Amino acid sequence: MEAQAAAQRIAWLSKEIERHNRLYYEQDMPEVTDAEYDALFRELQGLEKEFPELALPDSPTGRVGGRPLAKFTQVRHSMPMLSLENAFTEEDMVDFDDRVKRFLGLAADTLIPYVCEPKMDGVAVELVYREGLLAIGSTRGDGVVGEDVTQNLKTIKDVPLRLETMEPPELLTVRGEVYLPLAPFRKFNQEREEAGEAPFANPRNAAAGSLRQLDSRITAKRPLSIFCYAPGELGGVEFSSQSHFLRTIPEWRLPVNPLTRVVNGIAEMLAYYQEMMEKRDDLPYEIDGVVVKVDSFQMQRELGEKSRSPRWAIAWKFPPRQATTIVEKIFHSVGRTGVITPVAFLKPVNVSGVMVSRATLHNWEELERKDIREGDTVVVERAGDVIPAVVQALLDQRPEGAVKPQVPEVCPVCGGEVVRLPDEVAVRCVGLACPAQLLERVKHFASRRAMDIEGLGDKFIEQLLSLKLIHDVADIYSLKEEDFMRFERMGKKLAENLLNAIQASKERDLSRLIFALGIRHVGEHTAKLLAGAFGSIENLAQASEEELTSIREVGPQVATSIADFFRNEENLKVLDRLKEAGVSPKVEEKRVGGRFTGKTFVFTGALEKFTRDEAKKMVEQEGAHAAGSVSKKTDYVVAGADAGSKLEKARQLGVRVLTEEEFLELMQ
Ligand SMILES: NC(=O)c1ccc[n+]([C@@H]2O[C@H](COP(=O)([O-])OP(=O)(O)OC[C@H]3O[C@@H](n4cnc5c(N)ncnc54)[C@H](O)[C@@H]3O)[C@@H](O)[C@H]2O)c1
Ligand SMILES: [Zn+2]
Repeated sequence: MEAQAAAQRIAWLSKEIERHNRLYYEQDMPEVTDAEYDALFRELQGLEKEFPELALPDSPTGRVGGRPLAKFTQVRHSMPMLSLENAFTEEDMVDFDDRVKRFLGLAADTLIPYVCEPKMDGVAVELVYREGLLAIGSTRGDGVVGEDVTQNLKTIKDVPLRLETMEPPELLTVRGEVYLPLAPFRKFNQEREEAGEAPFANPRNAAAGSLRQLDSRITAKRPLSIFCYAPGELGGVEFSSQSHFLRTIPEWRLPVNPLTRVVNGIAEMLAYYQEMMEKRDDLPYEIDGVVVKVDSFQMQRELGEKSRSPRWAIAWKFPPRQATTIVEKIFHSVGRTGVITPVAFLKPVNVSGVMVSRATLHNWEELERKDIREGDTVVVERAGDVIPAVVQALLDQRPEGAVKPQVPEVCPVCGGEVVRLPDEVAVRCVGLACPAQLLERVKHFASRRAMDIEGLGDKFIEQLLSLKLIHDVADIYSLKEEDFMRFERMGKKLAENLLNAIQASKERDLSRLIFALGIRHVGEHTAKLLAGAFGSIENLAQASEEELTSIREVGPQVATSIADFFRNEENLKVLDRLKEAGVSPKVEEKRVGGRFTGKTFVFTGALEKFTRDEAKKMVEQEGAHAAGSVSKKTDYVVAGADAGSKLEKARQLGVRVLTEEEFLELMQ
């Protein structure tokens, strides 16, 4: 490559790597797999070696991690926390071993004692114990300054708050890797996908995202673990070697990976790597390679550090679990909560021991970005996730005429119109009667905080569905005793109780019914606001997005979601049938009497006695709501000075018009 081309490529690679660093370290949402990132990184390192004068002074190859996020208190590490040099081949490892010996002036046939450790795919942290008590815990950050996550680390049950020893050292700093085991990682991702959120690409990003929460209660819900692997600054204690360190700290209850082992020389090191490769798929956590460290701390000191990594250690990465195959078809799968996910049917291919015939494309945004089409030859990868993913399409192998897949317009299961909320990557079906969602919808509808149908728990609901006794939530109200008698272990008394509970639920508050419909973004609180403002399901169903957003606390996203829900014709049918069945919710008494429950006010012109926000608050306290435009449904128009078209329209429609004074009187 010529110098000019090299300079251009170096600039592009540096920028691209920086961008991926931000996505990965700051947002925990990488766009490319580690293997793809490593390829860019290696290419940049290679060019910088060939053209040292062209390397940018702040090149990412000389730096560690990403900036600590400003939302956390910053912690300065007393000794920098470095990254590791990567090796990808046996040859790289032989080079490493040779370099160590040369640097130390040892004969080429010396067998150096190394410590081999699994490379945990997690997030690096530092724990500082003073007089045996956990004083501070932080993330690596950019290696010099990290984020204070002490409270969050304290929620991890493997992190001792106090060292288990009668005579703790004055100061013990340890570094380790916080990780999320695979089982909870998969469960967590599944929950995210069902909620319409992008899943984490790997357990490492999930661990980092979980650890870097401002609310430690969220961290506490994620079963994170830790393995410790290196000392930091010490006081009143010394270790002669890595193995000495790793032997000692478990006695104080600091966890060390039991697969850690001391080996002598390159041959044993290679054997260790092979062994871990074989174990890899059976471990309950993800490892992405092995880390090899010179055991003796004396030797480590002699070898010293480079700007980004120590000379005495190396991370030997496992090859990515990838294979190439053909996308035969792209189809849409509807999840339990209505999220429609694009999935690729593949020509079956063996990906490091596992036959793969389908792979997730995660969501439409990602599918569009990666531009994957039916007929494409693609790279699939099994990462920490069980569900393989399509990494990229090989564009030079794209068959002629391959067309871009289209976002479906209707739900492939129920045929209902598909919606996509602003700021969400997920495309979803909002059908109350969509078979793919029925189980979740009925469970939610009957739950304690919704319609509270006592006794109608998950087990019974599952039977109702499998016996095809209900097809939507309205069907619950036409169930008869003989229907329940078909259940396993059902008695007359129990069936009677269930029917009574169903009957009783007909008179729940309106806010509970609104909540029970399971409209996205409408939780209990919003349901209460809506019930207060609209007074009936019919009014709510007819409300425009503008009217909806005029309610305090209802933003455009919530408004769109509500409007989308009521646009669905099947949903309106179900609502009609609920009404026919006698579900007649009570409207809660409003706090301050609620004299104007369900009424609509419109404010127009220049208001002098109060602001629009204040006016809105006043009417909402009375159970009414403020709308932005005048219609037949408007009850009052309050007109200030220079009121224009809205006032005119009010007069045309015969809506009552109030001055500011009259309005205040009314509110008294
Ligand atoms: N996909 C992306 O967009 C993207 C972006 C940035 C980084 N990355 C990934 O991150 C890597 C660079 O990150 P990095 O600087 O953390 O380096 P690294 O993950 O390659 O190695 C250093 C880290 O390994 C971890 N580690 C795990 N087990 C260890 C052990 N037993 N002993 C010592 N350390 C251990 C520590 O956290 C340490 O900081 C890249 O190679 C790539 O895989 C990916
Ligand atoms: Zn559907």
